[in-house]
Amino acid sequence: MIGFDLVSKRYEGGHQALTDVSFHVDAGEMAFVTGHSGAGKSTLLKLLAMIERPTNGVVTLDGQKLNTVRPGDIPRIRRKLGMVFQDHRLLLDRTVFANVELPLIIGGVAPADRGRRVRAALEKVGLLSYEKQLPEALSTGEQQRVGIARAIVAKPAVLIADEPTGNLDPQLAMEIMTLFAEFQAVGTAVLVASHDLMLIKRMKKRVVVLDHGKLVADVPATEVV
Ligand SMILES: Nc1ncnc2c1ncn2[C@@H]1O[C@H](COP(=O)(O)OP(=O)(O)OP(=O)(O)O)[C@@H](O)[C@H]1O
Repeated sequence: MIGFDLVSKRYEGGHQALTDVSFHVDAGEMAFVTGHSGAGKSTLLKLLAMIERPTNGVVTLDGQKLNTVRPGDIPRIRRKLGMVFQDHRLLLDRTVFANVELPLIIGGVAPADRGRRVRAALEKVGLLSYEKQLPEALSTGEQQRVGIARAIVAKPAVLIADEPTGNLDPQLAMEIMTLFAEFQAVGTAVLVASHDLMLIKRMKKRVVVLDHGKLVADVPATEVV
């Protein structure tokens, strides 16, 4: 579902962010990407989201090689991908409902179907009763859950998250990671960048480790202790 084959990324100005990174994540599999600050975690996710392009190598999303995607096709392919960020990036002047509805509007889903799907997404993250609230009325953890509902409302094949628990206390962070694992259980491929090793160990999922842009370890879930 997600493929990196000998992927390298050099930013303009000469900084080498990734070097010959190869790994694959299957449908229904969840993996963490970890490593020190500047190791290349965000860059890896940006290549998958087509926010950046690789310098070398091939990135694949649901069987599609992203290198050859024409700019006009990017929105259609991005719909296969749900994205969650550390700073939830919600629209503060819109209700929780309207924030979660946005990907469905962009995706051309008929108005008659949108309400049911938004409520199903809010129910999955435990926020059904918050639909009429503005994001500011919610706690940080609840705002992050709205961000997750928005990411999964269009039923993406792949869910990616960049430091989704960076602003949360350990208990809330664990709840958010457990939520990601639930999407994995229903067949979504989930890739989460995090530097929180304690949390990663508790989750017992596959761990891909980057060090100065190189993949230095790929630990299967069964070997995470
Ligand atoms: N747009 C950019 N232009 C130039 N260099 C960049 C750019 N974005 C990232 N870099 C560099 O690429 C390297 C990898 O950065 P990246 O953000 O992918 O790391 P990271 O592991 O996500 O770090 P952090 O945990 O601090 O977010 C860093 O040295 C960074 O300075």
